[in-house]
Amino acid sequence: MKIPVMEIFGPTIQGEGMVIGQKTMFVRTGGCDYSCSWCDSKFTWDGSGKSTAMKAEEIISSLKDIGGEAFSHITISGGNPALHKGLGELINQCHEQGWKVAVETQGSYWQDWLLDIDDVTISPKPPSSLMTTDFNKLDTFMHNLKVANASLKVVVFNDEDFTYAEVIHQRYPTVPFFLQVGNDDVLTIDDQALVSLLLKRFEWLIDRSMKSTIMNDAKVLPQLHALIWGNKRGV
Ligand SMILES: C[S@@+](CC[C@H](N)C(=O)[O-])C[C@H]1O[C@@H](n2cnc3c(N)ncnc32)[C@H](O)[C@@H]1O
Ligand SMILES: Nc1nc2[nH]cc(C(=O)O)c2c(=O)[nH]1
Ligand code: SF4
Ligand SMILES: [Mg+2]
Repeated sequence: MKIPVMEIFGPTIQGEGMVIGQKTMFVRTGGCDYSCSWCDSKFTWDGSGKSTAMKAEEIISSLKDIGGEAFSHITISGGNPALHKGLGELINQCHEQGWKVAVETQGSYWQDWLLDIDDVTISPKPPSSLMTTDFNKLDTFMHNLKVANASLKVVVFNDEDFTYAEVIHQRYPTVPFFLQVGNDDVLTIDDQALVSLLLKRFEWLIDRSMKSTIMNDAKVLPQLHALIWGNKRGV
C-alpha cells in the first residue's frame, strides 16, 4: 500500500512533547481531516504542497539515504498520519531495522497500528484552532490506546484554550499531560522577533499553569525547534 509523503528529513531533535530532545528522523504524511486556523504545517493539506506516493520499502531507503546510520528513532507526523492504514507496514519495517517509532496525531481517527507505536502523542485541538472536538471519538480513541505508551499535548494560545486543556487533562487523568506554547506567527522569517514572542508566551503559559490546581502534574513546554530554527521547514 502506498503512503502520500510530503517530506522526509533529519536527523534532528524532537522539539515537542513526551520525547522532547530525542534524536529522530521525520516522515511527514499528506492530508488532514482538520484545518486548524494556526496549523504550522498547512502545506500538508491546503494544496500548496505536493506529496509523493511511496511504498514502505521506499520510505525506509529514503530514511537511510538522508540520515545514514546516525539515527534509531522515527517520528511520523503530518497532516494526520492516522488517515493512512498503509503506515502499519512502514512501522513494522522500522522495527525490523531496530528503530523506535513515534506518532503525532489529533485523536480523530483510529488505526490498529497505533498499538505498535513506541511513543504516541495525541493533540486534541482547543477553541482557538476553530475545530470542534468530537469527545465520543476521542473517548474511544483513548480507550483503545490504553496499553500503549501515550501522552496528551494541548497547544494553548489563550485563557479559553487553557480551560479546554484543563477539561482534557481531567477527562484522562492517568495519561501524561503536556501543555505546549502556541505559535501564532507561522509565516515570519524574523527569528529574533519570533523567539522573543514565543518566550513571552511560554512565560505566560508557565504562570497560568502555576496558578491552576488542575495542572499540578502537567509539563509545560515550548516548541524547541521553533526557538532554534524559527519557522524553517525540514528541521
Ligand atoms: C502539524 S501537527 C501534525 C500532527 C497532527 N495533525 C496533530 O495536530 O496532532 C504536529 C503538532 O504541531 C502542533 N502545532 C501545529 N501548529 C502549531 C502552532 N501554530 N503552534 C504550536 N503548535 C502547533 C499540533 O498541535 C501538533 O501537536
Ligand atoms: N524538530 C521538530 N520537532 C517536531 N515535533 C513535532 C513536529 C511536527 O511538525 O509534527 C516537529 C517538527 O517539524 N520538527
Ligand atoms: S490537526 Fe494537525 S495537521 Fe491538521 S490542521 Fe490541525 S495542526 Fe494542522
Ligand atoms: Mg511542526
